[in-house]
This record gives sequence, C-alpha cells and structure tokens, in this order.
Amino acid sequence: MLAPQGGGPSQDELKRVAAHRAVELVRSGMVLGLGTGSTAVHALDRIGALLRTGHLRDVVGIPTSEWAAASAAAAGIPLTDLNTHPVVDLSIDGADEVDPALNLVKGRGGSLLREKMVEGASRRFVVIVDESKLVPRLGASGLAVPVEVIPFGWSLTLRRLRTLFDGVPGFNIKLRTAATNAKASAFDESESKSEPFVTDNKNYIVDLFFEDGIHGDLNLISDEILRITGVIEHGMFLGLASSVIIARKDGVVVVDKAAKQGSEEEADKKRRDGRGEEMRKGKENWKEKKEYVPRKKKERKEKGEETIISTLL
Ligand SMILES: O=C(CO)[C@H](O)[C@H](O)COP(=O)(O)O
Repeated sequence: MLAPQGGGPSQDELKRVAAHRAVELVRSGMVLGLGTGSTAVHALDRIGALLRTGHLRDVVGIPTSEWAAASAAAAGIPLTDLNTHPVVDLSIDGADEVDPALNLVKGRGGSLLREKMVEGASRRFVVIVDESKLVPRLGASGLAVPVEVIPFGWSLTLRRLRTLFDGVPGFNIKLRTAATNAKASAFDESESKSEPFVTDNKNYIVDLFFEDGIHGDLNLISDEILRITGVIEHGMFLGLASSVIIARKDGVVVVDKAAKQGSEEEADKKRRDGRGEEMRKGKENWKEKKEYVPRKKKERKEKGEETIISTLL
C-alpha cells in the first residue's frame, strides 16, 4: 500500500473508492465476472461483505484467474464458471492502461485470456482504476503490453511478433520470466536467466514495450498479432469496457461508453451537417458555374475559340 502523499488519499485508497463505486451496481441474483489484481480485490472484499450482511443475495461469481478464485472464495463469494453461465450480468475488473476511447491494456498480472473471455461474455463490463492508469494511447505508459503464447516454439512466436513491429522506434520485446515484476520495464535484463512466467492456462507471456505507445489502427494491429500461429491472445481490450470508474484525488469520474458514443455521434452528426451545408453551398456554386459556363462558351464561340477546342478534342 502506498503512503498518502501530501495528506491526500493513497493509491490503494483510490483503488478501493473506485471498486466500491462499481459494487453499487451489483444486484441480488446477478452472475458476476470477478476481476484480478490489487484494485479488483477491493471489489471482491466488498461483495463478500455485502453477502455476509444480507444486503446481497444469490450472487455467483466467475473468477478471471486462479488468484481471483482463491480471493473470492476467501471473501465468501459462491463460484461458478462460463460453461454453466455463458452470459455474465456484470464484470468488475482493474486495468493497466485506459486510453481516451476506453480501450484497455490488461494482463500485467498475467490473467488476460480468462479476463477477456469472462469480460467479453458480460452484458456490462465496468473497469475500476485510479488516475495513474490513464494514458493518451495504449502502451504509452512504457510498460508491458502482454501477449499470451503457447510454450511450444515460443521463441519463434516471439521472433514473429518482433518482425511485426520491426522499425517501430523504441520497440522492445521480452519473454516474461517468473522473476519479472509483472509491471516490469522493457530494459531490465537482470532476471533474463530465470524460468518463464507460466499463466493459469500453462502458457507463456511475451511482453511488448512501446516507448511512445502504439500508433496506428488498433483493430488492425490486434488482427495481425492474433494471426501469428502460437499466439493465443493479447492484452489489448478494444471496445470491451462499458464504463470506466476513475478514482482521482479530487473525486470520482465515471465515463460511460454509451454516453461517450452518444457525444461522439452528436459530434459526427455536426460534422456531417457541416459537410451537408458545405455540399449545399458547393451545389449552389456548381449551379452558378453551370450558368457561367454557357455564357463563356457563347463568348468563346463568338470569338471563334470554340472551334479550336473541338478540333483539339
Ligand atoms: O489485467 C490485470 C491482471 O491480469 C489487472 O486487472 C491489471 O493488471 C490491473 O491490476 P492492478 O489493479 O493490480 O493495478
């Protein structure tokens, strides 16, 4: 836990505030997606406490990792799985990065595959973060963008991933090791001789690092990564978050994808209306030109130029 800075709330307190706000959305009878990490644990504890006091009833949770399963069980949340409940009412989870379009990087804790499966099956996916997770573009924190790969031939898969980002300035790539701090920086080679980090699915993680974040079409980049044989999943969560709850030192901000899309559609409409107005003006200009052309043509004909043009044609 971080010590409070300048008398304000600590980072862990901010995580707790975001988590508790998200848990206000939980209703009795819901199937929940249970997140992984130091922010999500506050949500698990809170749900457990509300179940114990009887404020919530008949809630079941699908853990996004072995860690989440153990933490949820310790908190007293009954567990289920995606096979029994393929539709999840609400998932609550942390993130490593959030961009302005609410795309995420997840998986620095190594649970990206199960997280993406559970959160992708959710009617609503609420992300809980403190303000340190906000980035102008994915990868811009300079920390890992994880890719889960099968252990068989992992170094070939790593080479193919490296080739994909060949020429990107400040790009680096590393196999995550058991000794690697999950939030590792790109250039720490000290633990390069230790054993690979193994996920809950018995796979490895290759971490991608971008000095200035990922530029370009994220969906296209996602497709290119997933097309490499040996890659199972990556930690970019594109368009999956329904809302992001951001705990800041000066208060909580909730950003809703629907509201954001609404305002973007509004802005788009304004742009289209603007273009419509331009087109209308353009048509008027064009009409003016049309009227203008015959006059010119008439003048040219009178001057004898028209014949020359026709001959040239
Ligand atoms: O994706 C994750 C684990 O795979 C976590 O949600 C992410 O790493 C955020 O963790 P924390 O809340 O501890 O910062």
